[in-house]
Amino acid sequence: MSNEVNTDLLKERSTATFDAERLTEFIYKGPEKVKRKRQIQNIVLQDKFLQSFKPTEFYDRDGQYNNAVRRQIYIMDRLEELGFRSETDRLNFREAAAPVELSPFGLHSGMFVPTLERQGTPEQSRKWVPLGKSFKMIGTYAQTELGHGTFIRGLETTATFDPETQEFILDSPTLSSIKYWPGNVAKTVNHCLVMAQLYTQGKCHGTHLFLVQVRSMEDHTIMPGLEIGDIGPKLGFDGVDNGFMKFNKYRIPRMNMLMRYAKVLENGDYIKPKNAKLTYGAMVMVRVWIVMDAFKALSRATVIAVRYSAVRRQSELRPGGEEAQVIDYQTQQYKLFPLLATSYAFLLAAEGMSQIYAKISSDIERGNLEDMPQLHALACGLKAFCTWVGCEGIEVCRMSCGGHGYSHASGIPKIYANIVGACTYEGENTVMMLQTARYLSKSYFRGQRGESLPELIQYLTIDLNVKSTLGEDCSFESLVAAYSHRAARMVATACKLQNANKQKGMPSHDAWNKSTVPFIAATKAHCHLLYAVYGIVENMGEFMQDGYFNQDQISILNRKVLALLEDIRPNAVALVDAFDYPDHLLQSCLGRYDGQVYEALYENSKSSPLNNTDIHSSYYNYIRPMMQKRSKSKDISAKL
Ligand SMILES: CCCCCCCC/C=C\CCCC(=O)SCCNC(=O)CCNC(=O)[C@H](O)C(C)(C)COP(=O)(O)OP(=O)(O)OC[C@H]1O[C@@H](n2cnc3c(N)ncnc32)[C@H](O)[C@@H]1OP(=O)(O)O
Ligand SMILES: Cc1cc2nc3c(=O)[nH]c(=O)nc-3n(C[C@H](O)[C@H](O)[C@H](O)COP(=O)(O)OP(=O)(O)OC[C@H]3O[C@@H](n4cnc5c(N)ncnc54)[C@H](O)[C@@H]3O)c2cc1C
Repeated sequence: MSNEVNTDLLKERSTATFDAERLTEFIYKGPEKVKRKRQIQNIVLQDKFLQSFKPTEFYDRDGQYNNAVRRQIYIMDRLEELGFRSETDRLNFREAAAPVELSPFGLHSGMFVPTLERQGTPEQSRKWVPLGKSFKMIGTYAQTELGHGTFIRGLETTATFDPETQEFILDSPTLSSIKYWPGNVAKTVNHCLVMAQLYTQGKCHGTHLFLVQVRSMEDHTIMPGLEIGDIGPKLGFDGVDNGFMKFNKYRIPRMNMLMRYAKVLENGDYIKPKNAKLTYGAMVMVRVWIVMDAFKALSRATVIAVRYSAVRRQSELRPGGEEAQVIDYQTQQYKLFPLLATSYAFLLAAEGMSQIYAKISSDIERGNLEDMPQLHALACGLKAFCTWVGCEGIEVCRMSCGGHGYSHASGIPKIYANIVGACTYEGENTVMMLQTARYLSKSYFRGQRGESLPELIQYLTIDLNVKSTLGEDCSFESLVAAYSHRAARMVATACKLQNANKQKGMPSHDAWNKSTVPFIAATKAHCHLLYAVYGIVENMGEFMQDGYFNQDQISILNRKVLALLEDIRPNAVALVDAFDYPDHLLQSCLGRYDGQVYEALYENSKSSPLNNTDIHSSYYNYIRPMMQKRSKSKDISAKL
C-alpha cells in the first residue's frame, strides 16, 4: 500500500476556507478532549489482539457471536487495566475497539443496570446495581413478545403474587406471550428485567418490571421452568443473540419486583405509582441515546461518501477535458451536502436532547412529573425522525458511491444494517411519531383555548394569515418563521380534520385514527424545524399550500439552494474530516483518509474466503460432473 495521500484529497484539504481542526475541537468540546480521544484511539490501534479481528461478514453467525463476546470481554478487561473512569474515555475506547460490532453486553450496560438504578427501591439498587456493574450478574431487558411489541398494555406474560410463599409466579399462558426479540437473552445473560402483567388479590394492575434469574450462576444452565433460545439470523446485529423465552409457572421472590414507584406488600395489597408510565422510563432514556446513534451512523456514511466522491473520477464534465471528480457534479453535491449538514444538525439535536433529558429526568426522580409528557413527546419524535432521515441518508450515501458502495468493503452496508433496526426497536417509528402527534394535538387545542404552552411548541399559536417576509438573503429568522408556519398550519389542519370527524359523530378513537396520516405529516414538519433552505425546497408543496411563499420567494429559495452547494463545495472534505473518524473506526476502503481507494479495494478482495483456493471444491462436486454429463449428451456435442 502506498503511503501517499491521493492528490485530489490533498488539493481539497489545502483549498478549504477554514481550519478543520478548529471544528473538530468544537465537536469534541475543546483541544484537550480531542487530544485525549486520539490518544485512546491510538492505544486501540497499537493493540494486536483488537487489530486481529476480520470484519464480521467473514464469519458465520456462531463465529460472529463468539468474536463479539471475546472482543467485548477483552475490552472490559483492558478498560479496567487502563483505569479509565470517565464515561467519555470508556466510550471512545469501546467505539475504537469495536467500531461496527454491537455488543452482546450492550443491553446489560444500556438498559439493565440503569433500570435497576432508576426503578429499584434504594435497597434493591444497593443490592443489585453493584452486582450488575461488576458483571457478577449479567442482564437484559425482556419486554417484547411474539404477539406484542408496540402495545405494551397488551403484553400477556403474567406475574401473579402468591402471598403464601411471598413469591410471584411468572407464566407464558399463550404462544403469543413468549418473550421474543430481547437482545442477549439467548446465550449471554443470567438475569432479565421482565415486563409482565401484575396480578395480586385476583386483580390485574398492568405491566410492571421483575428481576428474573434465567440461568444458573454456577454453570450457566437454563433455570428449570424456562425455555430459552436464539431467534435466528437478522438483517444486522450480527453479534447480538436476540432470543425467545417462555415461562412455565416460574417462581421469583416478592422483592424481585422493581418497587421504586409501584409496590406489592406482603399481604398482597397493591400501592399505585404516581404515574403508571414511570415503568416506561428505560425506553425513554434509550430513545434519547438513539438520536446520537443516528448522528454517528449518518455522519460516518457521509464521511465515506464525500471522501470517495472527491477521489472518484468519472466521465467528462468539460467536453474533451479530464475526467471529473464526481463531487463536481451538481447532482452529486445535491445528494451529499444536505446530508453533511443534516449530520451536524443531528449532532446538535442529540446534544440538546440529552440536556433536556438530564434536566427533566432529574425532576422526575425528585417526584416532579410535570414535564414527563413533554419529554416523552420530544424523545419519541426525534428518535423516529432522526432514524428515518438517517437511514434514508445512509442509503443515498451508499448509492452515491456507485457499485463499490454495494460492497461491504465500503463500510456503508454494515452502518445501515445496524442503525435501521432503530427505526423499529425502542418503539416502531410510526407509533412513536403518533405519540408526538397526540401531544401536538392536545397542545394545539390547549393553545386554542388560550392556555400557555411550553416554549418548544409555542409556535402552534402563531397567526397563520401572516405571509413570509423572506428576501434575497434568506435570513435565519425568515427560515425559522417558514418552518414554524408550515408545522403550525399542518398541525392545525390535522386537528381540524380530527375535530370534523368527531362532529360527524365518530367516536374519538375513530376520529383520531382517521386523521393520523395528516398527523404523521404534521409531526414530521414539527421535527423538521432542524432544517433550512434544502428542507423547504424538498417539501415546497407543504410550504406553498396556503400561499405562504410567493413565486419570487420560491425562485429565491431554488437559487439559494444551488448557490449553497457552490459554497459548500470547497469545504466538503474539510467538513467531513472535522468529524475526526480515524480509518480503523470507519472500516471503509472508500472512506480512507489517504484516498487510496483502489489499492485498498484490491487488497481487500484478496482476503475473500473464496480466494483461498484457485479451484473451488464446488467445481469438483458440481460443475465438473455437470459439464461431463452435458458433454456426453448428443444435443450439445452436435451443436459444438
Ligand atoms: C450506550 C448504550 C446503548 C444501549 C443499547 C444497546 C443496543 C440497544 C439495541 C436495541 C435495544 C432495543 C430494546 C427494546 O426495543 S425494548 C422494547 C421497546 N418497546 C417499545 O418501545 C414499545 C413501544 N410502545 C410504547 O412505548 C407504548 O406502548 C406506547 C406506544 C407509548 C403506548 O403505551 P400505552 O398503551 O401504555 O399508553 P396509553 O395509550 O395508555 O397512553 C396513555 C398516555 O400515556 C402517555 N405515555 C405513554 N408512554 C409514556 C411515557 N414513556 N412517558 C410519558 N407519557 C407516556 C401516552 O402518550 C398517553 O398520553 P395521552 O396524553 O395521549 O393520554
Ligand atoms: C434489532 C432489534 C432489537 C430488539 N431488541 C429488543 C430488546 O432488547 N428487548 C425487547 O423487549 N424488544 C426488543 N426488540 C423488539 C422491538 O422493541 C419491537 O419490535 C418494537 O417495539 C416494535 O413492535 P412490534 O414488533 O410489535 O411492531 P408492530 O406493532 O407489530 O408493528 C407492525 C406495524 O403495525 C403498525 N402499528 C402498530 N401499532 C400501531 C398503532 N397504534 N398505530 C398505527 N400503526 C401501528 C406499525 O407502525 C408497523 O407498521 C427489538 C427489535 C429489533 C428489530
